[in-house]
Amino acid sequence: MIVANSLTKRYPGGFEALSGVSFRIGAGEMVLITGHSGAGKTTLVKLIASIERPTSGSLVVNGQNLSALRRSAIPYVRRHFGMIFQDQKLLFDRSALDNVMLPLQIVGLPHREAVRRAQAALDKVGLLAREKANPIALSGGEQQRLAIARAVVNRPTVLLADEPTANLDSASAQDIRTLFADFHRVGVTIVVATHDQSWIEHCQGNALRLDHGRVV
Ligand SMILES: Nc1ncnc2c1ncn2[C@@H]1O[C@H](COP(=O)(O)OP(=O)(O)OP(=O)(O)O)[C@@H](O)[C@H]1O
Repeated sequence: MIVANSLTKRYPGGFEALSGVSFRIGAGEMVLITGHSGAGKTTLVKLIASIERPTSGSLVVNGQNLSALRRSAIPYVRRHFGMIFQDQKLLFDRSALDNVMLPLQIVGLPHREAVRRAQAALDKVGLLAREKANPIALSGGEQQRLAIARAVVNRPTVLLADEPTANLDSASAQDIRTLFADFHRVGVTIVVATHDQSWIEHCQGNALRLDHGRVV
């Protein structure tokens, strides 16, 4: 469950990217954050991911108030999140499998179990046959699917994504939308910032539209 109350984010320099934003996203819901360029979509996803901190207001995720969290507690909270950002930060000097194993190594999973889980995640996104490939050898859509495998390999309760279908052809974008629908079906809470019109038209009302930093 994600509950925001009067959430405001002012960046250094004074620009207010979000103003008094309130909403409630239930556990297992899938919500698209929509709105014009500069509306505050990325900022909102970054606040939920604890990458940025709110200037005021409260943001409670899975019962924890992120605005009151000590900085040292943030990495532990983030372990419950899977994150897919525009700049995917894939490691181009490692194989696809190594990229997906990384989050599991950080939490200290034994090597053999990490390989098994990472291969299962690659299989889920249709990339198991490419496990040894370097990400540079993958297409844009495949790189995005690799980023999704890495985001879900820790079995997060919340999946956050910023424009995951941007810069993809329509078939690759559809693959990504289908993957998110699959994760939604198994109970993952999903929050996606997107401009993708076909996604917005088919999301059956679960959209949170921002306009100049306010919910409309
Ligand atoms: N680090 C920052 N410092 C100052 N201003 C920022 C910063 N990050 C974002 N902004 C400003 O906050 C506003 C909202 O930005 P944000 O990236 O959240 O919008 P967006 O809806 O995701 O836009 P887009 O669809 O173009 O990605 C913009 O006017 C942007 O210039």
